Amino acid sequence: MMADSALGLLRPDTLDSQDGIGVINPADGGLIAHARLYDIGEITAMIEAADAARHGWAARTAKDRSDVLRAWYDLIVDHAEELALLMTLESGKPLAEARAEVKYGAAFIEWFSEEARRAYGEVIPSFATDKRVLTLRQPVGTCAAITPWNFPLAMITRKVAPALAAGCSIIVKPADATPLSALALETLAHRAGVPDTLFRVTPARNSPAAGDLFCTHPLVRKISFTGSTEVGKVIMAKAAGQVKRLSLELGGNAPFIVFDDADLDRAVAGALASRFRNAGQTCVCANRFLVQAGIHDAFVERLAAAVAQLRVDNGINASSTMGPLIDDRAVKRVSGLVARAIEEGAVRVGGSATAPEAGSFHAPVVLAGVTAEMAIASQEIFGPVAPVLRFEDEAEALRIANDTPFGLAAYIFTTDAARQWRMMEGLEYGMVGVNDGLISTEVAPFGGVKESGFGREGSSHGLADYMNVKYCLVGGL
Ligand SMILES: NC(=O)c1ccc[n+]([C@@H]2O[C@H](COP(=O)([O-])OP(=O)(O)OC[C@H]3O[C@@H](n4cnc5c(N)ncnc54)[C@H](O)[C@@H]3O)[C@@H](O)[C@H]2O)c1
Ligand SMILES: O=C[C@H](O)CS(=O)(=O)O
Repeated sequence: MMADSALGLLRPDTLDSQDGIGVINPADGGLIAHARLYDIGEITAMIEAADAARHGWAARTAKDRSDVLRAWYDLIVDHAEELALLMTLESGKPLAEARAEVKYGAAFIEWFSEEARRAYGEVIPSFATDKRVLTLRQPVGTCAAITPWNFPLAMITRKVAPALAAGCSIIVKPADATPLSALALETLAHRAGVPDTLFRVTPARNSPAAGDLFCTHPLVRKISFTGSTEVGKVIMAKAAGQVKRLSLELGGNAPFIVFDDADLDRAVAGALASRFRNAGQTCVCANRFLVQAGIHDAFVERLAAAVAQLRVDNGINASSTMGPLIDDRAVKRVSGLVARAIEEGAVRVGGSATAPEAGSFHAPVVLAGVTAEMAIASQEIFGPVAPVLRFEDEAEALRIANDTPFGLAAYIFTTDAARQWRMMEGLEYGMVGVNDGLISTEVAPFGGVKESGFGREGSSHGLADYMNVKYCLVGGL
């Protein structure tokens, strides 16, 4: 019975409080898992315990840390189905997407179990015969992470894995809506050999207060935040007081640019995957479609037809290919953006996949006749809406694409290699997909520019965010 195995993942003390967050199995109404909420005093104690534990962890060999991370990865793979179910029950995302997220999130742990052994220093050719110059790479220290609800497992492993690989300790405050898969990750980490106090997940009774604590506690030397640009700016301002290291993975407004010479089938498939994954609640989702005049009508017609085939339903149902939004407030916000776009002249294209009456669902929508001046083209929609803008030439597309405070992901579809290079170099974004709508991978440095943040997660760059570089000069030789 899944309920029992999911219970098995969580420590008993997360089930003893009644003032927490629980998830109920829709099959039988039974309580599957329940997370207690921690107050500021308890989180303070966790920070202090984590700081005490980091010295022993940093003193272990890189191979030893690597082996523990690998054991954690293996346990996640063994429990992948339970983790996916927990994620679907707490977020609503289709089980197939939850399974993909478990695999994607685990890949960061596997990757950094390998990177842990490559935190190389350098010996630098000296400027004097009696001196030697070398560098050391050392862990930043005690870290804190704040994560969002939309990818409740992967956004945690993408921070915790490099932190542990580097020799740091870390406390994670998950999103209020999705603490359970985070707690299950913690349980498996401790089972793999990560010291209990070195890595803790702390659902907070008061999230802003927990964030303030991370920003002001002197033992916290780095904060890694993933969430909205609005909150990221709050964190950045408050962390300035102690000049803490920061990684900020923030909001996006991804342009999805389709040129006349694009492979239409590939562009439509990429559009569907990029815009409607996680019901559009993804930071790197295509947020606006810039389509060249010659291919515009065919693209809109084909995209609308594909969207009408989406099966909108609770993710727990195997037939679901698009789940609900995270809550009713999100539905109201997205509906308001669509209504405003139509008032401003946009036109809804094609039929709409039906959505269940009960639950925070929003049917997928394709809008044509959108202009860059409309709110829906400048705000992060974070919902299943595809606004389509028409453009004439490459210079116009690049101007529209870059005319935004955001700079996370961008996508171009063209078979012209020279144009691919011009656009890859001209787009002011941290990540560019070329003829592909799904670009996220642990092997590449994920992150943004401008108001989409800074810092990189994944790749060989990801470890640097949790390490300091120290140089030593040895004289008198
Ligand atoms: N760039 C990325 O990698 C990435 C990944 C996922 C989500 N996001 C962005 O996150 C947003 C959606 O996620 P969300 O709704 O959870 O974002 P959010 O900013 O509302 O919340 C993110 C986290 O911050 C916490 N938080 C909220 N207010 C806070 C405060 N005042 N002080 C400290 N912590 C606070 C929340 O509890 C949550 O844990 C979107 O903008 C999306 O683009 C970005
Ligand atoms: O929502 C933001 C996530 O980073 C998206 S992804 O899972 O990394 O593609």
